[in-house]
Amino acid sequence: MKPIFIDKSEIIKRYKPINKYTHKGIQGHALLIGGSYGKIGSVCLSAKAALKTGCGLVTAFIPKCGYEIVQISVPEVMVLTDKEEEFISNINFQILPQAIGIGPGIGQEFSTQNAFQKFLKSNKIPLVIDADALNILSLHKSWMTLLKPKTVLTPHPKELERLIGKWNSDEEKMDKTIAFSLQYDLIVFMKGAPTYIIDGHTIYQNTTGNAALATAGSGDVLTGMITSLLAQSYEPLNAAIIGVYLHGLTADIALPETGYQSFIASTIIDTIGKTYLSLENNIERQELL
Ligand SMILES: NC(=O)C1=CN([C@@H]2O[C@H](COP(=O)(O)OP(=O)(O)OC[C@H]3O[C@@H](n4cnc5c(N)ncnc54)[C@H](O)[C@@H]3O)[C@@H](O)[C@H]2O)[C@@H](O)CC1
Ligand SMILES: Nc1ncnc2c1ncn2[C@@H]1O[C@H](COP(=O)(O)OP(=O)(O)O)[C@@H](O)[C@H]1O
Ligand SMILES: [Mg+2]
Repeated sequence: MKPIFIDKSEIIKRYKPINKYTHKGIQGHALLIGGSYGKIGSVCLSAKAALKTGCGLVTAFIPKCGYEIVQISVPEVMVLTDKEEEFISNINFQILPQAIGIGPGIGQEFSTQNAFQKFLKSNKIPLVIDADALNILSLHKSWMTLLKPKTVLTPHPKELERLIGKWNSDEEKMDKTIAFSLQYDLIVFMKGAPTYIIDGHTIYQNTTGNAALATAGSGDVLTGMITSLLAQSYEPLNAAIIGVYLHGLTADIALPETGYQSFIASTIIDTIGKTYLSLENNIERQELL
């Protein structure tokens, strides 16, 4: 099956410019759930990336030990804490976000696994699942049936292997991912160079990004970006497609200034602004033609 290339024209078709009269209350509220002792940085990255991708409000749900870390490193983000110090044990919140991203740095403590299952049983909000939340699903494959249709899963190759089993060729990897997406009606990433997005039988291939993205936390940033777009009321497939394209484009734009080596996950976040501007310039130029 031939992939659809995620390029400028695909993005322009899907992108919604900001309404002049919007306000933070209708610009989308994203909730990022994750972090554990030593991995609070992953939530700082996801939450900051969500804000910089344009949603109006961001809340982070983290274990207690991360409270000051998140409040100080990203003051724009609101913070809710679990009753446990070092890991999440009960996902309980009174807010009404439009999208949730779960998994970065969350770990695989037994009580975190239980909290995740309880959360999946009651959650009705559009969801992005990443990192250790994917690994927990791999440990409990029967929980896959708790996922709502079009939930977005963002595994890297090792996480994908834990979810669908080993493959012997790229073709088999693709076939198994398509079968998995169809079985549970999910949007499944195959992160890498390039990243593919699988939505049933339809394959999308990203055209942006480079090896600068091979750095700690770059996936955590991607999760925040997709969750932000979901919160801004993009359909899950469009949030996935625009998110992966913008994420890759930050690396293409920043590379001449940073080189491959000094590009880090925070550089992605710092470059989101220029990336949006380049997209808007393209739209304006097209409108003039
Ligand atoms: N600052 C932070 O707090 C950070 C926290 N992180 C969190 O740390 C936890 C563990 O994540 P990891 O992804 O490191 O652990 P995993 O054990 O899931 O993945 C690491 C393994 O996957 C392989 N792998 C990764 N990308 C690959 C690729 N493109 N091709 C082939 N093999 C690949 C690696 O070689 C390694 O063997 C997650 O919860 C994650 O969110 C990381 O994102 C790093 C930054
Ligand atoms: N060589 C590469 N070329 C393009 N993109 C890459 C490359 N290496 C990694 N990436 C991208 O970087 C991200 C890494 O995600 P992930 O492995 O989850 O990182 P982390 O868990 O550390 O945040 C993915 O979006 C992946 O596609
Ligand atoms: Mg990751």
